[in-house]
This record gives sequence, C-alpha cells and structure tokens, in this order.
Amino acid sequence: MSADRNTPVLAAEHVRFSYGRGAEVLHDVTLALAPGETVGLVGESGAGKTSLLRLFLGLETPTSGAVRFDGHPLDRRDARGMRAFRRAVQPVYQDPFSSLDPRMRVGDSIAEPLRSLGLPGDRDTRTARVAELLAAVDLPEDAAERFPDAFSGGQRQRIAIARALAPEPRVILADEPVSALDTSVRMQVIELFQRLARERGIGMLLVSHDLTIVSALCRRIAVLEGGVLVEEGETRRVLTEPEHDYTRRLLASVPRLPAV
Ligand SMILES: Nc1ncnc2c1ncn2[C@@H]1O[C@H](COP(=O)(O)OP(=O)(O)OP(=O)(O)O)[C@@H](O)[C@H]1O
Repeated sequence: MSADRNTPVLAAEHVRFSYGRGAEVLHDVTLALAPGETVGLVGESGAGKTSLLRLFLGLETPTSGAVRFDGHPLDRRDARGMRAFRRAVQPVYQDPFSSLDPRMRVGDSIAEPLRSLGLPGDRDTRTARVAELLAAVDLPEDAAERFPDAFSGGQRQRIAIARALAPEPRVILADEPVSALDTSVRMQVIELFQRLARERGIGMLLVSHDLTIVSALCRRIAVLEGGVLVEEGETRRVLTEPEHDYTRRLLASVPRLPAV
C-alpha cells in the first residue's frame, strides 16, 4: 500500500458514529492527518474525542462516512492492508498502570508488537531493538529484565511509548497520555513526544482536554463540541484568534496558557 507525500496518513471523511443503537456521538466529522503532522483534538468531557480516536485506530466502524489509511478505506477483510495499518498506527493510552501486563518483563512487553505483527527478527535482533527503544525513551538497558511494578508512572508511560515505537509507526494516537501522571513528570513525557515528532518525523493525534499540553505538542488543533468538529486550524491561530464561541469558552476556562 503506497501513497504520495500529500495523501493524509489518516483521514476521517464525513464520519457519523453511534455505539450500537445509542444516540449518535459523532456528527459528520472530517479530519485529516498529513504525514508527520501533529494534531491536537480538544473538547470537553463527552465531546467524542476518544470515540474519534477509536475510529482512527480501527477499533470502531463508522455508521456512515469513512476512515482512510493512506487514502484507502479501512477494510477488515483486507488482511495485508490491515497489517500495514496496525504497524503504522500505534496507540498510547492514558493509564500506563493498566496498559502494561504486570506479569510480562518490560523487554517482552516492548517486543510484543514485533511478534504480534509478525515482523521478522531473531532473539538477538529483538534484544538489540529493545535496548535501542529503551534508550530512545531515556530508560536504562537493564529495565528490560524487570517487571512494570518496579517503575514509576512516568517511567511506565515511557515503556508504553517504547512499545508503541517498536514497529516504527508513522503515527501515534495518544489518548490523554500524561493526564494520569504527576505534574512533575508530565513535562518530561511531553518533551519526549516532542523529540519523537521532531527526530523521527512521527505524526501524532493527541487527545486532550488540556490546551496547554496540546499547544506544546501540536501544530494544529481540532475542536470537538458535542460530536461536531466546530473549529480546526493552526495552533497559534486557534489559541489567539478563535473563530468559534465554543473554542473561546474552552480557552477562557484555561487559567493560563504559555506563550505559543
Ligand atoms: N462504550 C460506549 N458505549 C456507549 N456510549 C459510549 C461509549 N463510550 C463513550 N460513549 C458515549 O459517547 C459520547 C462521547 O464519549 P467519548 O468518550 O468519546 O468523549 P470524550 O470527549 O473522549 O470524553 P472524555 O474527555 O470524558 O474522555 C459520550 O456521550 C459517551 O457517554
């Protein structure tokens, strides 16, 4: 599956979505992520941020409209296409305590996506790759032999990020990736994301209700209100000259934003 540089890696096109027979939670949402682009998805609780992320991860299917990967609609029957998609698009979740298997050594957790995606490599290659990934997230090599309970929340989130990086993804979809962490380590994890985006050119869709975090990490912001994408644009513009009332209210509820 190939695509030219201008084709979005991921795109939602006129997506409508409801859980089962429930009320519609996303109403005609269109949003695209270009290669290497960082986009923040903001909105109040219940706005539909996580639901949209789940659609982008292929965990839910739109009621109508389409989610496209490299220009092609996601199609579960296309095993080869789905493998390429699962490799290229990796999630990072909010809670590093529940997203890591407590019975698995950290090195095995990090290597697990390589195995489950059927990526080639013998034991030594994987061990070397795990060491390299641990270094990329500033953890010592011997972390591989330990279990998650030996690590703090911030360190566990680094492990979860190392695991997401293992299959060399093109996009990371992160749902409130620092909100479960102590304030003191949040900035360090944000800086790690910044570095990964800069040095590895990894695109990111970051779900957060925290505009400060989004403004630190994302070039563009998309604002969801009640399942409707009400505003989208370059971060600085959205923060300084919001066009929609809802965005203005959201900004007014943030005590203080750093200079962007
Ligand atoms: N599994 C589910 N089954 C049924 N309804 C759901 C489910 N998950 C979410 N919803 C509903 O979908 C709507 C959007 O929820 P969603 O979690 O996507 O919002 P959110 O913006 O991510 O909120 P938060 O910031 O609180 O996580 C809400 O009305 C929610 O109650």
